Amino acid sequence: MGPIQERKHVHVTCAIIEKDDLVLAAQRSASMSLPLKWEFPGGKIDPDESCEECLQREIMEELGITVTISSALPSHTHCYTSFTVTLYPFICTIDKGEIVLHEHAAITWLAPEKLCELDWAEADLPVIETYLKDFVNPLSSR
Ligand SMILES: Nc1nc2c([nH]c(=O)n2[C@@H]2O[C@H](COP(=O)(O)OP(=O)(O)OP(=O)(O)O)[C@@H](O)[C@H]2O)c(=O)[nH]1
Repeated sequence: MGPIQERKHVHVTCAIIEKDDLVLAAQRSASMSLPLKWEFPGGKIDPDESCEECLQREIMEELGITVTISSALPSHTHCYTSFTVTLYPFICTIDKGEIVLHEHAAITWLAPEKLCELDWAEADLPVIETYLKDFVNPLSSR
């Protein structure tokens, strides 16, 4: 018998980018894992890199912009069938640059309450729920 395979667990930062009361969603390309699913742009944290450094690096690589981080959402772990992901989401605004898509198939700007109409990567659903409940409509649940 071979050694027990450890399940792959990736740690990923992602940016909830806000502009004029809208939020940016990005569609994964057909050739990526989770093809054509919608996500918040971002990616895997490199060794020796902070979440914030990772976010800026990934957002520059994917969209060609820098962002200003305004708050952090709680991290969220999700088990897909073939791997586990922990998402570290940050609410951001655009700091500098014009968006150019280097990896994604498409982006769209949506009102927060319309986010749930897209076909999201499953790990993002609880993140969107927390964002809507605690950051967009914090008073409505009191
Ligand atoms: N950036 C980002 N990744 C997400 C989100 N939700 C989610 O499940 N993921 C998963 O987290 C991983 C992010 O890694 P990445 O963007 O650096 O990797 P990748 O797709 O180029 O590489 P991969 O093909 O090895 O998965 C992917 O497996 C992606 O499917 C999200 O909202 N944003």
